[in-house]
Amino acid sequence: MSGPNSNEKESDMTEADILLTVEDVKATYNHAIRALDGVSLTLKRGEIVALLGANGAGKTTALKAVSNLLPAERGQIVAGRIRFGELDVAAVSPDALVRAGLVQVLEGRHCFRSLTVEENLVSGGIGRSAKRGEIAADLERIYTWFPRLKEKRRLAAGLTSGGEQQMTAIGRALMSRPRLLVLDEPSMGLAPLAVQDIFRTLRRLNREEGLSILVAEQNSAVALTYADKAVILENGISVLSGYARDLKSRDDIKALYLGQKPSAAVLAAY
Ligand SMILES: Nc1ncnc2c1ncn2[C@@H]1O[C@H](COP(=O)(O)OP(=O)(O)OP(=O)(O)O)[C@@H](O)[C@H]1O
Repeated sequence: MSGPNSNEKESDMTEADILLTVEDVKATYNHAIRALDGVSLTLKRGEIVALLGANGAGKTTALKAVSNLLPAERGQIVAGRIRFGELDVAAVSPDALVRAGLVQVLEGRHCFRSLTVEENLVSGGIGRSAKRGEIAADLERIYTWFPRLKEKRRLAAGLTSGGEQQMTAIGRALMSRPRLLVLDEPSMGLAPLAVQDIFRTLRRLNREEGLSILVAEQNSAVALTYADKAVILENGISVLSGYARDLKSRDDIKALYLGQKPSAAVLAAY
């Protein structure tokens, strides 16, 4: 991963390893509000990278930049570049990015509430112009990852629990067979057990199917437990990046950037 304090040498990476690069991206809303002021990250194939930071740090904006969703919100990238594989993201429409393998699950577990869980899932495969048999096979695959969704498949999504709605939103994204799954705060508003359940499944998808994941989270403890690497945003700038296990063991980083209570040792040092 690149970044101001990366602990991985750039020479360790080859072009072919890299799936996503965000290079010093700056972005505004309404040509006025500066939401990103220099965000950089690199995600290798098969990695889980967490994007961490406080409220308003720019996590959602960074993810929307990656999926080219900013123009829909009067947002603009004013400097820098984002590449997904060979593609220059700014030049590709969001639906073409989905077809190329980059799909985002937006913040707030968006489901079609009046459609059944299964109808929600099927809607995720439509853009792929898949054959009927393929859709059925993909549904079974999703049900293997999220057995609870199979039990609830005939129920309106709006009547399922928050965790099940998040699983439905993720399952719908998986129906497009992505190479990179982008998730915005999947833990938001969920009970701790549901959060663990979802992150455990995401990690299995990553390890067993090679799915690459970029996940923005305020819950840094859970994100650092399941991610390989993390990037910390502060005021729209990526101020720190490195291996999740290293960042997790740093009390000073947790206190300075991740809103955790500083220990006596950290207080003494600063
Ligand atoms: N659609 C928008 N129009 C104008 N300003 C926006 C818009 N979305 C976000 N912003 C502003 O951009 C900045 C970054 O917000 P963003 O939502 O990206 O941060 P975040 O880290 O995801 O925060 P949170 O964790 O609270 O969702 C904030 O100052 C926010 O007010």
